[in-house]
Amino acid sequence: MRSSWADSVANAEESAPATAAANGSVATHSTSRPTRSSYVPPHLRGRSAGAAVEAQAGLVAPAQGGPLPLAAAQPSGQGAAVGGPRWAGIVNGGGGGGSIGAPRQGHGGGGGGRGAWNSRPGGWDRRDREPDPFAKAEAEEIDFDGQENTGINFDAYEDIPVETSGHDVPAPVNTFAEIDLGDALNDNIRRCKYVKPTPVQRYAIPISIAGRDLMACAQTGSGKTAAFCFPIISGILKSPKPHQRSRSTRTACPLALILSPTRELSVQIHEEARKFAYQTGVRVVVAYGGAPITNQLRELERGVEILVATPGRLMDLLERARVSLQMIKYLALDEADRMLDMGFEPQIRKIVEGMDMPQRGERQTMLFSATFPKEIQRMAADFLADYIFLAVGRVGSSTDLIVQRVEFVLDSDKRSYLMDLLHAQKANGTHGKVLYFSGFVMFLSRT
Ligand SMILES: Nc1ncnc2c1ncn2[C@@H]1O[C@H](COP(=O)(O)OP(=O)(O)OP(=O)(O)O)[C@@H](O)[C@H]1O
Repeated sequence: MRSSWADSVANAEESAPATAAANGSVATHSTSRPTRSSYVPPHLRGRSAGAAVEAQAGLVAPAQGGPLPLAAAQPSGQGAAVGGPRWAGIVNGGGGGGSIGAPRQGHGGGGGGRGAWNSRPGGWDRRDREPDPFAKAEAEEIDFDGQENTGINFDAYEDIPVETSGHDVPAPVNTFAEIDLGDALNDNIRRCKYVKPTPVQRYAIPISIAGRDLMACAQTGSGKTAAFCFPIISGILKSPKPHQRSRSTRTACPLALILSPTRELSVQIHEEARKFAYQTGVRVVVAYGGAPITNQLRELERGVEILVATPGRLMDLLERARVSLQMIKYLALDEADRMLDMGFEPQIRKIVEGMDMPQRGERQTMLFSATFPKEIQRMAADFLADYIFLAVGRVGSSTDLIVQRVEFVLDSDKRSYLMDLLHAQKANGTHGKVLYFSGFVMFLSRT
């Protein structure tokens, strides 16, 4: 179960090392690799030998190196004064100026979007058979005092500084009502009990609704899922239903692709996205490795507008020609730095640049990452067009909430010194986390 962004803020002394550990570990990836080394998918046949061979190429790269300062990759020379390794907290600085741009071309019309998207050809209304994704939560929920239970500490909102760079940055919003997301999506936001957008949502949603590409640095649990799902669902609902251009009925042609590093994260995103898209007619399907592909193929055959996938399983589906990316209008990459840490860069590049996905500029791309190392900067430069950079929290070595003290102690005194610190801390009623290092003890405590 993920915790909210505000929980992380409130528990900053716990979240920093936890986040670092999560990001730093080279996780075992459960996604199965494509096994058809000699198979050339139909849509690649006839292309240059290089492209076809590349499509079959090995998919695992070594773990990526350390991060670089941000400034180098800022769009339009707008250097952000943040740099350094991992998220640890909060940035100074204000929000973006400017106004919300015009709606994305080709996405006009429509408010609620309940018309074109809630039924399939042949009269079968998807809503008839759609399981209620809220049912479990509603059954378990005991609302003692009638208050909204969002799990978010709204008091911490004002303490989360945000930086944006790029030109014509749409103004952030303070409420979901300020954005025209459509009735159906607004209903689901209410059912999710999201009262107020989180900082990343305040900025990212207007940026994406305006049709701009986005590079967002935000922590885990900051509400990224809604930040990229709301604009995608809203955009799909507002656009005319496209004519299916699949080569065969067995090839699924999603309109949006959300790439995520692991099966667990994909499942979580899928569950959230299903809630947001409930009864809109927008179907969300998930595909990940380490599980039988048959069920996933069946789900894809039933239709898909939003595909949530891990890179390995998606490559497999593409090579089998069971998915085509030719209709993709929205591409979101979640936890991109983690995907690179896990060696997915060749697969991601193949998916984004080497298959049939529309070019950057023709699709809308949102790249989310907790850190902004040079590999992510390169990816942003390659995948995004005229993008806006958004940083929620500070990329740096420590947060404003943490005091660092370094005490040099003899090896033989370390234990007793540490015990003294812990007792003193207990007596003072303060909370803290103690980190051991060779030769000295480092004591971190909250201010
Ligand atoms: N505006 C909001 N109001 C109330 N709760 C919210 C809001 N946005 C997100 N949440 C909840 O906060 C939790 C964390 O959000 P979410 O899962 O989107 O974070 P995330 O940044 O995507 O994390 P991860 O990196 O793990 O995917 C979820 O339980 C989500 O339902």
